Amino acid sequence: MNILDCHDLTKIYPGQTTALDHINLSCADGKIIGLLGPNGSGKTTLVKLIQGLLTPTEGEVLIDGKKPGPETKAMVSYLPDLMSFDESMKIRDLFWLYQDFYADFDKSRAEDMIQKLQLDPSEKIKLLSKGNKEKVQLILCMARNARLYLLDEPIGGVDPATRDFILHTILSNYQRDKASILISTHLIADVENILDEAIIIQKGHIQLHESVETIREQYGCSVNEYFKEAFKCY
Ligand SMILES: Nc1ncnc2c1ncn2[C@@H]1O[C@H](COP(=O)(O)OP(=O)(O)OP(=O)(O)O)[C@@H](O)[C@H]1O
Repeated sequence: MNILDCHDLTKIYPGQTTALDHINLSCADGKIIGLLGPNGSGKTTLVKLIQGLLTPTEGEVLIDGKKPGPETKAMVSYLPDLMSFDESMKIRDLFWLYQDFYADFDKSRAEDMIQKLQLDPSEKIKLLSKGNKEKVQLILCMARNARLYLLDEPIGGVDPATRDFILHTILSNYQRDKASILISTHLIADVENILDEAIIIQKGHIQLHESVETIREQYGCSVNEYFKEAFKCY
């Protein structure tokens, strides 16, 4: 069974912007997959369709064979591109909230990660820097024992050293035999070493879906170099 299948998946926003145009996609379970593409190519739209935050105009998306709904929300751990918490809450309050919300949330794992990142659990969210807010969100997301981690730009706002730490955090909290990760990002060079596969979207179409190894062999360059060449701006 694939963790993700898209059949003719199409999203046209009001105003007639076609964000995704009849995409067909199958992702095997147990992989870390990069969702790559230039600005406005449809990455966040795809992520939101998987999470059930948007409904397709046409076609369907299936997670482990199921349409997005309560059952898939229980197995998908979603990291949105924007912070969506009440900023007056403390980090510790969010742990309680997640524990109430998600049966698969491992509070002690979250506490351990917060400590390793030298964050104070009694700190209010609104007092955190942008990068530290991102860290807290990622910790909440990765502390769930999910089947699919859906990460929309998880390392955009943090410094390069923290990026490495976060990628390490993702890897060390992920059990390949039990879960998959779909990670949307522009920072290809930073993530490429942890990816098994790359999906490149362009103008709402899947331009490439290959294993990272195949891309390197076939094109004789890194995924980052391939991407830069394919989407060169003149
Ligand atoms: N709510 C919306 N209403 C109308 N058009 C939208 C909406 N959200 C996104 N779009 C359009 O859909 C297209 C795809 O946007 P999307 O945010 O999915 O791209 P993206 O690849 O995630 O971009 P980025 O890398 O810049 O975050 C763009 O043309 C965008 O302008």
